[in-house]
Amino acid sequence: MSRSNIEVVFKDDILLGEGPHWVEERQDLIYVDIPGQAVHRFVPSTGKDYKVQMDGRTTFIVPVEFKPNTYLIGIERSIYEFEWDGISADVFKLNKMKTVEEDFPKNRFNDGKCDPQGRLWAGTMGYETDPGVVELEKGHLYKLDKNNQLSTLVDKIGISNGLAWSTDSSKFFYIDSVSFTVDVFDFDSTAGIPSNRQVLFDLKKNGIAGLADGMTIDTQNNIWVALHSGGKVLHIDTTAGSLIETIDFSNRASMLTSVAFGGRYLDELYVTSANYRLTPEQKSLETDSGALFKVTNVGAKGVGGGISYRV
Ligand SMILES: O=C(O)[C@H](O)[C@@H](O)[C@H](O)[C@H](O)CO
Repeated sequence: MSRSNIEVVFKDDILLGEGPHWVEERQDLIYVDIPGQAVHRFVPSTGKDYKVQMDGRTTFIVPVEFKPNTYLIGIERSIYEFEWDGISADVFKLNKMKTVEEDFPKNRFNDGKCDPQGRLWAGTMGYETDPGVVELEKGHLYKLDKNNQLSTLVDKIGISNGLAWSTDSSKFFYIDSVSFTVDVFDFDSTAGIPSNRQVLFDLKKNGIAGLADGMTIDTQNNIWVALHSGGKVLHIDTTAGSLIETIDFSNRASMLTSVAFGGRYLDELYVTSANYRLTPEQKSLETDSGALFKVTNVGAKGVGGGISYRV
């Protein structure tokens, strides 16, 4: 059993928090609310959360290196360059860069992150009626290179979700939520090509309920996976492919969506959650649903902050 301590650091009107990204230089956390169509910035030193409303489901956010206040974000089926001062309610700039899957207007982007080399990876998903109930094999995983070239790396995806790379960039960990597995690829970091996909951890075989959602990696090359509809964060050994530990959010929030290490020593685990499509029973029981959590005493540290897009 985990000795970690779970604390709510912010709870307001968030429907489905996602894509937490620790900005080391500023010591703050940016994240999105997908159905709430918003970008948030949480500042731990003051406890304040700032929000800007977007026009469309906003699914991931990564800063652009050396361009203060500039980010790449995913909205619906497009990737935009986005400028925001992190405080005001105004979007300063929003330039569409790419749109995908014109033939599938109900698809949308989901999780997105940069690899250690600074390329953006973002996946899509089919139309979802209820958590995990999605049009199958409609999604793709894309890579946006520095030269602004978009390529498709994985297809036939249900819900493209968590992404992480090993500290030496030789492995790429990936989650398609509807497969109920966490997969691992060999990763050619120079070319930015994943190959040799294998199942690293199978939720069902381990008797774990829920859908694997967002994830992150620690300095020991072990991963932390948020469970949507499972109310847990799993700590998984990536060498053995086995469970090290579980952080249990029972009776607090069952729809955990993603995780990111933050804090001065990168030893605090931020966890986003959803207050969206809950059953009436879940609504009355899980009063922390939708909160942004901070978990301390997890016994692990993140590998730097979130990685920016490098142009
Ligand atoms: O959090 C996310 O990544 C998605 O946007 C959600 O849609 C969930 O993954 C999904 O509901 C689980 O099935």
